[in-house]
Amino acid sequence: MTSGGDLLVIRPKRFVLPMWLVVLGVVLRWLARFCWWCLRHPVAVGLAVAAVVLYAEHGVLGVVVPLVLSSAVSALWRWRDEASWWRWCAGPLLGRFRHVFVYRRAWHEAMTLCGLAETYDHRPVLPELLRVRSDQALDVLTVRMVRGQTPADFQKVTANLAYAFGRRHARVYSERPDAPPTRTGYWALLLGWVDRVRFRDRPTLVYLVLVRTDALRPVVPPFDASPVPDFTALPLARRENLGTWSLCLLATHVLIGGATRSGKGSVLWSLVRALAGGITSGLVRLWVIDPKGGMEFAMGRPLFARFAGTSFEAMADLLDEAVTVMRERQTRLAGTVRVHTPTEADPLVVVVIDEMAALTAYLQDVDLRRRIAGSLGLLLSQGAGVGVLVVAALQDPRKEVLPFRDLFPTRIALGLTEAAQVDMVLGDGARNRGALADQMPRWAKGVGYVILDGTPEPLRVRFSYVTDDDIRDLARRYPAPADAADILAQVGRKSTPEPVRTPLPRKPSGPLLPDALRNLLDPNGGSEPR
Ligand SMILES: Nc1ncnc2c1ncn2[C@@H]1O[C@H](COP(=O)(O)OP(=O)(O)OP(=O)(O)O)[C@@H](O)[C@H]1O
Repeated sequence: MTSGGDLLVIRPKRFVLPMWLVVLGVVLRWLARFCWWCLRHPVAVGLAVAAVVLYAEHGVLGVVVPLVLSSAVSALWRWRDEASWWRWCAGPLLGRFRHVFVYRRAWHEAMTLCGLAETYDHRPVLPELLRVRSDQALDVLTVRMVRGQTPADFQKVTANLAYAFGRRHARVYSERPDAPPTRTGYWALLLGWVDRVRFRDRPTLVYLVLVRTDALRPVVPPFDASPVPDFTALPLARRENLGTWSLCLLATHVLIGGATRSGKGSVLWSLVRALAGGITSGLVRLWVIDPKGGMEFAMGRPLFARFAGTSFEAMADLLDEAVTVMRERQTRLAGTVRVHTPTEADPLVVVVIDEMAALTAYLQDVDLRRRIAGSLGLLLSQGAGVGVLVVAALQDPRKEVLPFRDLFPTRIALGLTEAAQVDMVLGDGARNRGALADQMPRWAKGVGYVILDGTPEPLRVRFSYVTDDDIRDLARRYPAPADAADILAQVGRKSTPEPVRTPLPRKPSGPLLPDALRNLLDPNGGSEPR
């Protein structure tokens, strides 16, 4: 039996460090951290050292004079070339400042409250803020995700992140939002290699873009109409980073969804303006259908090769004729090219339809509606490759109203009335990825979301506003050629006939029926050879 008195208490001998050693350890640790910080921030350290040396040598003037001089140079630089000033001077400085004083301070709280902090081994694990780059309008945060997270986790809480950092708009990209620059000249090869490293695929990172200054608030003036439009990049809108968003109008149809008075007209007119040079030279023919009796487009009538604004019969005829043009081109180009290249002899035909639902859903004449639906279906499914394109605007993107929604490869969503409509226009999941087209403020006429080629993340843009005076001016300066309407004359042109297939020689084969039965069935009694 064991009693309390029998217990043996064993205590390890405590090793007590002397006080001076503890202090030395702490000092060494901070010194090592400071050296590491200096190594990582050579510019800041260099400037601080230079300031100290100048102060020691020349007193206060030694610091003030360089400061004034560098401010003057900076102002001059900004005046001469603001873009490069932001890129190389103001952007990095502002980004550094905001990294330390804005984002790092609120990071822990924001990540935890937005549900992006995880727990591992009883310790909180946070996404790591690696870098902040700023420009005139945006802050781009490079973030390393916690193991097990995906960009979709960030995209789900995009709005929460924006408001957590005191902003209204944010966007989450799984790849770098900026494309690698095009390098030319002597150093192109070397810089190309550097870019390959800078722009390499980094699946552990996510890019959070916060809109600091909403560059889309001011109305965007119309872009210059180029005499020779580049169909792969037609400038239509301003981006959040103050860049220009350009539409590629080759081999694609465009759908514009937007509630009433959201600015669909500005998208269509921006496009007409971008194409204006080609209209006059005969490179593009605009065939316009304006079911609102010509309220939107009649003012620009001289620009259009064909126009239908009052009679639905005429609109159906116009679409039928577009199908005829398409068929003729298919016959002529089959076996020659896979995608049509617009030329003056063989122009790009763009069928512009304002308020498409008037043709597909609200038209009461059922036969006419069916006829229009048939032509539209053909154009949308086969016209893109042969240069007969459809650009259509509509208010209500439901399937019942527009059954061919999925046949439009390029989609633009302006302000919409319901959250569900955003995905109907831009495709599934677009709203979750930040396309909040149903939450447009009242001032945001002509503001919309587009999906960039090759990236799933939506882009917020504002289309240029073409005023009535601009339209009149366009119509005066860029009228369509006098013979533009008779493109159908080309259909009469001799088209390549379908190649005739000569049958392969076949061995003479014997009768399938026995002779006795064949003679029985033959009305001539088998006398005539068959
Ligand atoms: N890009 C823009 N920038 C600034 N204001 C615009 C822009 N686009 C349109 N607006 C303003 O919004 C108003 C409505 O524009 P618009 O008529 O183009 O809208 P809509 O969607 O075509 O309307 P509806 O559905 O009636 O055809 C215009 O009168 C104009 O004042």
